[in-house]
Amino acid sequence: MTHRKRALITGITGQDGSYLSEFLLEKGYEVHGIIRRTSTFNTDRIDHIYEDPHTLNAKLFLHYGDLTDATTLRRVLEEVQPTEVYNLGAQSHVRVSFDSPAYTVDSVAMGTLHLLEAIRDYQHRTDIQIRFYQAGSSEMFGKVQEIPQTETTPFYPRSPYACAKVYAHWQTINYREAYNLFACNGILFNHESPRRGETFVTRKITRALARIVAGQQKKLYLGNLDTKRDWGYAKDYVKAMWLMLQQDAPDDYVVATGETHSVKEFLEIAFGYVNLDWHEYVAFDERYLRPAEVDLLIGDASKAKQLLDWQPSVSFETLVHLMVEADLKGLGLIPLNGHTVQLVTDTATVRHTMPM
Ligand SMILES: Nc1nc2c(ncn2[C@@H]2O[C@H](COP(=O)(O)OP(=O)(O)O[C@H]3O[C@H](CO)[C@@H](O)[C@H](O)[C@@H]3O)[C@@H](O)[C@H]2O)c(=O)[nH]1
Repeated sequence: MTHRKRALITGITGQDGSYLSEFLLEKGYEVHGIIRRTSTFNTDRIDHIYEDPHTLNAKLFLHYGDLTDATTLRRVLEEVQPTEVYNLGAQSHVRVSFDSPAYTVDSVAMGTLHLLEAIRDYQHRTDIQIRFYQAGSSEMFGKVQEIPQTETTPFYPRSPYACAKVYAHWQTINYREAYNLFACNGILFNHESPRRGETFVTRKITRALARIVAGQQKKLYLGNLDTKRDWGYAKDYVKAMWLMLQQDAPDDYVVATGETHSVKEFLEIAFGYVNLDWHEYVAFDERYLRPAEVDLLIGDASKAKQLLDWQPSVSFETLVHLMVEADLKGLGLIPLNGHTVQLVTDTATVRHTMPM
């Protein structure tokens, strides 16, 4: 009898955690996630796949824990006995990491160390190998050293978040070399979707745009519009995580589209989709500037393409459109021919024609 594959995911309530859970459940995995206790519900991204654990065929299970709590991580690992662990949990907002550097480092750097330690001891005691995925970030490249960025480009982190990710990256390599752990680093460039957190710039823009179209908001305040990012589609990126853990040997991979676009270009396409001129709505607020910025990210994913047979499937323009559409739909609005949106209310259908 083959043993069912069992995954443990930190950060399961986030954008990537939810897409990865869906992906693994479709592949027949039993999925376990660690969630933090909060005073408000934080599981909306996974509610649609969650089943009461008393159900006979339940395949998704949640455990309370926190990356800063080593004892609990160890206990959950022992209870679940996963075949794969995906470490996606973090204080992942770069700007916020300047305000809360110690918490960011605790969750990102020390959290990864706690998990690696727990896996190392489990493997030593049971002789069973757990495959480990570490969510690395293109933020680690920071100040431009090389274009495009590859697995061998030197890191030059520019925020507490990025410094902590660099530590987690090297600690993962160190445990691979020192204790023979099957541990991989994915160096993922920015990846977005309708499930992206509302304070990251792409979702902040598409959500505000929908509210502007609906007449609920007049202005959108942003920081630096000239920075450039390599933006891909999150659903494509979680597949790359899984592929890394299915290889014969552990390794590190850049995951990116190979294209870079500025925040201005994102605004242009998003507002253009509903025929609005972003200049009329976007205002500057220095609150959203970072004390040190990462100006340009563009990744070379040749290694992932060659060895994992991985490809991004969504173009930049399509990504922007699908995010705008999702936020419009969230407010009951539907884009038609680029000019018209239809507002579906409980009692009637109202048509709004957007200005040309
Ligand atoms: N969040 C935000 N960013 C803004 C704003 N205005 C301009 N920006 C600029 O938009 C760019 C992207 O910002 P974010 O969307 O916050 O993402 P990030 O800092 O690039 O970090 C994301 O990607 C990393 C991978 O490279 C991830 O590791 C990280 O967790 C996060 O998801 C940055 O240069 C930021 O200065 C604003 O109002 N809010």
